[in-house]
Amino acid sequence: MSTPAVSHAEPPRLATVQLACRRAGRLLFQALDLQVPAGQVVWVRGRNGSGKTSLLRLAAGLVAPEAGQVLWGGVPVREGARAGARPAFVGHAHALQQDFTVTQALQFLLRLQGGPSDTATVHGALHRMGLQGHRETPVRSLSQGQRRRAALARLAVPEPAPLWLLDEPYDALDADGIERLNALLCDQLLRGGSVLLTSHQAVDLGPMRVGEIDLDGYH
Ligand SMILES: Nc1ncnc2c1ncn2[C@@H]1O[C@H](COP(=O)(O)OP(=O)(O)OP(=O)(O)O)[C@@H](O)[C@H]1O
Repeated sequence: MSTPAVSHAEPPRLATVQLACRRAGRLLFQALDLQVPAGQVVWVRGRNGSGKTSLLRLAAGLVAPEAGQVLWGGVPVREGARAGARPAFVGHAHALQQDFTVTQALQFLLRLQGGPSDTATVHGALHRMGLQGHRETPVRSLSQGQRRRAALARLAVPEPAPLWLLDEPYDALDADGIERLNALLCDQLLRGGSVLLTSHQAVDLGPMRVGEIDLDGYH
């Protein structure tokens, strides 16, 4: 097992405290205490409808919890957002503009993210995801797996966000795409970054330890 050099004195990048989520009148999970420290990936598992996507949206500060709290680096999400500490959130429905080319769509997302979005950065990220032959392809003409790669390319930049929230990132990826995503995840861990991700398949990062939480245990 490889353990990145991180300070354990710092608060976890992401924590939930007694978190509860209700959707359409149904309590999906409750009393969820979760921590994602620097240099760790945590895999959220659970049956269909258990609330994995809902948990990621709560963790991203996109919706309010039924009860409990979400903390980014030890501070409540609203405070963290004001201080500019937004995580990178790659939702299941990717946020790529259909009418843009792949280069334009990624550039747009990187600008929103607030990091570098110059052409060299964009082309480098697309190359990392194996999309160098699709720079000028309109997003609407991509296959599902290619769209997934393009959505994930926003993480393949020199200084990505320290916290990634990824909803079903393996969805539609072939073996090569899975390998490229796993390489991104390993790089993130080695630089002391943190990841919370959902997946219906086991997450295997070789010697890197992957934490796990099963939402089915929090009804
Ligand atoms: N916008 C919404 N309005 C009402 N109910 C919703 C909404 N979004 C999700 N739900 C409900 O919340 C429950 C959990 O959905 P969620 O997408 O979080 O589950 P999941 O664990 O990610 O599922 P899957 O494994 O199928 O992707 C489901 O019963 C779903 O119908």
